[in-house]
Amino acid sequence: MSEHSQTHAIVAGAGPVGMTAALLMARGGVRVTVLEAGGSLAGESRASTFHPPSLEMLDELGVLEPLMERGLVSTGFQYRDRRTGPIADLDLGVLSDDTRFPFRVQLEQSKLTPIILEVLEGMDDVTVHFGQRVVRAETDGTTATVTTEAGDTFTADWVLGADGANSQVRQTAGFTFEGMTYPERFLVASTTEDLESILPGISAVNYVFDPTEWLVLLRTPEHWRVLFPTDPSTPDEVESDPVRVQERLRGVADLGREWQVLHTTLYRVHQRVADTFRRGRLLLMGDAAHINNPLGGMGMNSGLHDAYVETRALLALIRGAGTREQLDEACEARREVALSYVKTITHDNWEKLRQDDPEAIRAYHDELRELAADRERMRRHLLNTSMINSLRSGKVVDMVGVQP
Ligand SMILES: O=C(O)CCc1cccc(O)c1
Repeated sequence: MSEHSQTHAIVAGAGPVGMTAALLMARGGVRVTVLEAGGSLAGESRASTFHPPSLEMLDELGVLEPLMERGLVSTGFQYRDRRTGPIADLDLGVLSDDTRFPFRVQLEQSKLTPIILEVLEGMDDVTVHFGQRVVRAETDGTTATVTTEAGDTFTADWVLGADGANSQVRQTAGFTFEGMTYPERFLVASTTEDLESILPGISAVNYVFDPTEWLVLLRTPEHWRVLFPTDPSTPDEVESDPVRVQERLRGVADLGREWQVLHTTLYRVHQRVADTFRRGRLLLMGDAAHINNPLGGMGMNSGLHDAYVETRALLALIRGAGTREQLDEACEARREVALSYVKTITHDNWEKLRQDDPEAIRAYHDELRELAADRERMRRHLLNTSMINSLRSGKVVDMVGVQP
């Protein structure tokens, strides 16, 4: 065995970020132990969009084909006004010189993890343990150790904390997680109704502006999702009440009958970023390192990019081809993306969706129409919304209305 193949990394969390990191490390010749709290891979899925850079990374890992077979290719998206209808359709095809994948793939994140698990199961030196919730992580300079709820202890050269927003790796190892919580919770209703026939001309992804009740309408291969903001002063039970959900859906389109609703999810939304993504031999990535609002579909995607960038720097260090300083630079670059790019764009999306100043609304709609009519301006906008710029530079944010 070569020296680097003896290196051992623990990955806490078998979500899309942890599984991607595990595959990258294993492909790099590292022995990998994945510890997942659940008894199996998580079935529930918040994220449902794969942006072009994520598709490139998953292609490099050899897992894109099965993902594309299950997913829905969306070549553009639409901005709409709740009251007046379509404002602008943006065409991701303008990115054809920037990426091999000038489109989004609409697919629940829970469809990616079984694809990667199947690959990991066929690899030597990879072990995936389910029912092993990491509750403590520590590092002493030469090793990193985690303890699980079951009382087991695992020691390795490195621990990659991909254990989600409530990360115990982050919380027990002294990282901070500063930021803010939005006043309203987000309500997502998944429906089997065919929104394309209800609202002809809509895209697979639609951002619908309204000062009081903005929306996101999003198609996945199996159903549509309708995202609403909720009144901050109303209890959860009221917002989740099926009668109330029907009332809100009726406001989107009155079908003259009840909407077919599969399920609803109500959740709090935050913007938080850890103070550092590396402490000793502990690395943070994905929701364990940063959380943001879902408007723009950047959460899971930026987590996949963390996994890619951080593990490349770590593998270089393990092989003697990179330094700790370069690993720190990689982690800091990802932190900068979380702060200056993902947070900026997703927060701006929230502000634009709920804008209530008629003059600002008019000006923004005009800007979007001009953007849609000018392919070079549209390309510059889409380089940001598709997260291509986030990997070119953490500081490039050149969206309509967002100052660099
Ligand atoms: O902007 C996107 O592509 C995703 C928006 C979104 C919001 C809430 C739930 C969800 O599944 C997607």
